[in-house]
Amino acid sequence: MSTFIVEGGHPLHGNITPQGAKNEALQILCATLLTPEKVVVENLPDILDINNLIALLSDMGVKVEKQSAHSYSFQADNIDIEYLKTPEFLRKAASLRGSVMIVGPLVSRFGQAILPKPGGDKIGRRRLDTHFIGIQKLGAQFEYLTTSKAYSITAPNGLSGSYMLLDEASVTGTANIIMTAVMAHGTTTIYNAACEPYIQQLCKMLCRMGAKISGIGSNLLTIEGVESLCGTTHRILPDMIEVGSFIGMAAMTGSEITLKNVCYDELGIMPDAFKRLGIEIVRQNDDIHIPAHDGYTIETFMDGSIMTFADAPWPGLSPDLLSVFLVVATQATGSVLIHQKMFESRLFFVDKLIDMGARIILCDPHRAAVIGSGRLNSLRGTTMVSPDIRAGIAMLIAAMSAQGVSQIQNIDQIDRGYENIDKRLNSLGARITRYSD
Ligand SMILES: CC(=O)N[C@H]1[C@@H](OP(=O)(O)OP(=O)(O)OC[C@H]2O[C@@H](n3ccc(=O)[nH]c3=O)[C@H](O)[C@@H]2O)O[C@H](CO)[C@@H](O)[C@@H]1O
Ligand SMILES: C=C(OP(=O)(O)O)C(=O)O
Repeated sequence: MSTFIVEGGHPLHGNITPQGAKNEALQILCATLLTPEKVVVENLPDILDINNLIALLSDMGVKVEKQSAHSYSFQADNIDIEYLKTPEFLRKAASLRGSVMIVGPLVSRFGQAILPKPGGDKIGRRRLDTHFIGIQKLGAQFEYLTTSKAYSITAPNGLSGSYMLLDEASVTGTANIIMTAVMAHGTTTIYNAACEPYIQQLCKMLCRMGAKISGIGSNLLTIEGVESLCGTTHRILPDMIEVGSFIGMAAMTGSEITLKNVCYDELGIMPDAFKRLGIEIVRQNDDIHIPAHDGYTIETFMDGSIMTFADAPWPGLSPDLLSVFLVVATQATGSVLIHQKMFESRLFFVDKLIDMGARIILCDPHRAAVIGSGRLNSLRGTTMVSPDIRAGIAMLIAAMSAQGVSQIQNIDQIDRGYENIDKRLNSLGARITRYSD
């Protein structure tokens, strides 16, 4: 278990460029399985989850070539379907959540797939009903294999387009169903589809490969099945969750930094949410400048009632940023209710912030009230264990702003989603030391 030792109280200065988006990259990598032709993917983040998925694709027979630090080509012209039945595949696929999205492309192209229970953050129940029901509607059959504890998915009669109203706007579920439908016979209509920029990016890439998808950006997608798809080049967007993490980090540590090339127009309501926390965000073309903050004051709602930040499917606020909003609010003036509606085990890390001196009431597993009294109530360093990616980054932000030294254990959970975070922040003035076992 690797550890960060963080000396708090050192503000950051300078420019930082966000990495490519983890959650877009997971979809795009799976989509490379849809064609035997070469697909080039640029701006891939160099993080554990992505490297593990690339290794998995390579083990499956995809020819992977690294073209530069963040660009790879993939050619899935000789997939070893038998490998999917091996314990090694099941173990590797189970280690990351993104692997669930290889099902759609494999069923679409080869009429069969195997799916172990996927990994990812342990942040509460993460059901797959939306994936299964949608893919079944297109004609696939699911069988649970008790010996390998995995699902076997087959499409003995091929796949046919269908109308479906998703029971929830699942992000990976929508991506999986789209990838299953692109080469099905006839028309598929997906209502209540997730429509965040990463799904839009997937659809745009598939259209460049020859797919026929309309309604991109809305929650009603229409897909006309085509015979086959061809190769393309795709560039991953900047990671909006990393952008948000850096905005929060800058404000809380009193730093002056500029985030370069953020694709501002794709950030949705996130910048406005930070503004409601009292953080000044200066847009400079496609960069975001955060001036040094002596303090920041949380707005109330217009009727004077206490601000609430709640997650919602896009274009609502991403659940992946609520841990960051929560930690940043501990050093604000004013109060806010953080309401994590989607996941039920994502707020338990607040115990550690309370140990550090934060004034937070965990009302129930989904809601935490943060009572900020500005920097009067500054945090003290402590020892903590990162339970998931976003709690991990929130703990790192807390440690960087705290008085004294903190230790964060299990930082693999941060490395899963943030590229070289210690080196990149140290180059701006942070004091983070990594100890690997
Ligand atoms: C690899 C990847 O891309 N992971 C992201 C993806 O996970 P993932 O695609 O697994 O998450 P889903 O969108 O399926 O759902 C996440 C959770 O929210 C609940 N839910 C979802 C939609 C809805 O309308 N109502 C509702 O309550 C689900 O029951 C589930 O518990 O989307 C999540 C929601 O943005 C993000 O936190 C994850 O970082
Ligand atoms: C929950 C997340 O990731 P995953 O779905 O891969 O666990 C996340 O990115 O915050």
